[in-house]
Amino acid sequence: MIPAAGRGVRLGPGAPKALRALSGTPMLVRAVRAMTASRAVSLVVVVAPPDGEAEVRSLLDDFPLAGDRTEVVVVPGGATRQESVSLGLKALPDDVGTVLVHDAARPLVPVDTVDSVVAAVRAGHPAVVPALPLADTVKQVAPRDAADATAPETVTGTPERALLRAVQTPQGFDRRTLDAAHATFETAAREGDGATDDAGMVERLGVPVVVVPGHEEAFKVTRPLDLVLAEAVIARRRANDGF
Ligand SMILES: Nc1ccn([C@@H]2O[C@H](COP(=O)(O)OP(=O)(O)OP(=O)(O)O)[C@@H](O)[C@H]2O)c(=O)n1
Ligand SMILES: C[C@](O)(CO)[C@H](O)COP(=O)(O)O
Repeated sequence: MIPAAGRGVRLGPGAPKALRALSGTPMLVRAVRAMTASRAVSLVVVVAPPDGEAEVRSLLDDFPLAGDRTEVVVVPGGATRQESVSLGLKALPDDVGTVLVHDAARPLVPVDTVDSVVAAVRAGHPAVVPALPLADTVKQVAPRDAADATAPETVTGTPERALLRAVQTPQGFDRRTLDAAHATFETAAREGDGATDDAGMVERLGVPVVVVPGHEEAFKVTRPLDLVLAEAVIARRRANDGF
């Protein structure tokens, strides 16, 4: 499943992020191709911006996606990522047993990363995330005082970096586990206590989540500089192997 219903506020003004082009090809199309590059993927559910379903369908018709073996369906998304994924889950046929949830905003994930997530789920892990060690030291800060939003934040701690991971997508799940997590935390999301990733909800259920190595090229296009990096990765791939 590819949640693609976000606006891309941090990227700045323009079309919804997933519909913006990288070297002439929309990010969403690149994300769909990245997933269908895996032989494990036989169905892609794209979760479109609620007001952009028709535009997404026509975009996916305009660009070649995958061979005959992969079906692509489009459903409308919601106000948060969690809500969009919940809506996508409801569109899955009953016989789907393994689900990968992949951000449209990570259009350059290599197929080896997708396949290693799939392999770990198939090995019996109900929830799998690709992740990388951190380059920066991370500080925890106290919540800002609403009365003085300009005051410097106060550091309350320094988590041990060697035990931290930056988590990417696709995240892979046993379908029943992911369904249960979304069903359990639907209300929490409506009340503003939603999760920023799907594995976070599975953790709250008390189900173990395991990590497989992520990849630098699976970064999330979030801010304007990420567009520069993505274009550079695409250029390097073209130069290296005509991708
Ligand atoms: N209501 C939402 C919000 C986000 N997403 C998707 O979740 C992924 C990761 O989210 P993020 O990078 O935060 O995208 P945006 O929400 O678009 O970014 P921003 O917060 O800058 O607006 C993206 O593929 C985005 O389209 C979604 O399907 N539905
Ligand atoms: C799912 C995710 O990409 C894992 O790193 C991330 O949590 C999405 O967060 P965002 O707030 O939607 O950028």
